[in-house]
Amino acid sequence: MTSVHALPPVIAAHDLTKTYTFHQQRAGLGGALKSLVRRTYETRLAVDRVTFDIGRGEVVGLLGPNGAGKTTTLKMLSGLLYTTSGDLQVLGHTPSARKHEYLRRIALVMGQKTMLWWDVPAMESLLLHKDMYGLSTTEFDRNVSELADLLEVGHLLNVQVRKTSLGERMKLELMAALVHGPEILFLDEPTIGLDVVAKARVRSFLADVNRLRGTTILITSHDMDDIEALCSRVMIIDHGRLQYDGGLDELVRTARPRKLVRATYAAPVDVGQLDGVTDVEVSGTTVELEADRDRAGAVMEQLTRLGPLVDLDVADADIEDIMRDLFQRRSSL
Ligand SMILES: Nc1ncnc2c1ncn2[C@@H]1O[C@H](COP(=O)(O)OP(=O)(O)OP(=O)(O)O)[C@@H](O)[C@H]1O
Repeated sequence: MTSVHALPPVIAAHDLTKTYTFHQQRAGLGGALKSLVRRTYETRLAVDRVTFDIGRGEVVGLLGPNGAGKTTTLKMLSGLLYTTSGDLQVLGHTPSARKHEYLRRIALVMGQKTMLWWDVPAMESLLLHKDMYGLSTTEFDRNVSELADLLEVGHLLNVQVRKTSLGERMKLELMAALVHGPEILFLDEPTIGLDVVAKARVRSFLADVNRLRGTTILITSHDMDDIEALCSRVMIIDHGRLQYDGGLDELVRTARPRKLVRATYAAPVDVGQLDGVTDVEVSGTTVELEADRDRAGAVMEQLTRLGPLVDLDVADADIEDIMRDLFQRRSSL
């Protein structure tokens, strides 16, 4: 489950656990009054003995269904929450100590929360970050100019934040998060609610940040296109437990060892003789089927012999479908 790194990991979590204890409010006025007299507490195990290492410069996707424990994990890693038990070291620090030297080296962006002041231009928030992180004017100017170019937001820096669109604001959020040059970036749903163009822009920006600055990125997203575009490694968490930690390709191969093949012919063909295939569906002149990865070549050969081909397409199973199957299977266990 753990990956091998030449250098010591920048994030090392061992048996990381978080239990929330919270007051259970009863319904209605009577319930509220009773709650005042006798409080009932509940506990919820949100993250359950999770162990992983992340190496410098990796981009790792943290995936899982709603309520799996992803945000809780990111909050512990960024020092917003205490851990209940387990060992956690990020850049050699215990995050919950919230030491300035630690906070200066990381950043957390939550797609649903803003760290920018609404009523003033983003530049004011950036200047606050300059002071907070003790950046020199040269360093600040260089970072602002580099980030503004990559994100194409130079023209927005002096516009009141409340007057920017959601996509523009997310770019400004990323800029504010990165202006102090953090070594690790924690991202919680950074593309939520954005249109396809803005999503693509954010993804390519993050890929650039990783490539140019060597920033380590841990990202949660329900949008599998984000994950496919950015992460070669994914960790799947469900009911607080780490269920998978490995390559995205490997996950696809293991979860769906078959290739999807679609052939379109000039005229209807007879598929009765096809060998080594499953789930054959014929619709007019189009044939769709699944074939084992290692037999895909032989299947294609057979398909070319069935009749004059107009189009032939071979694809891996959609990662979105794989996740849906994985999560549905688990929740029905
Ligand atoms: N402050 C809290 N108090 C009590 N329980 C909480 C608190 N925050 C989260 N939880 C619970 O902990 C579990 C994990 O929540 P978490 O927000 O980490 O999940 P998630 O994987 O990020 O989900 P989503 O994809 O919906 O954002 C859930 O059962 C949630 O209800």
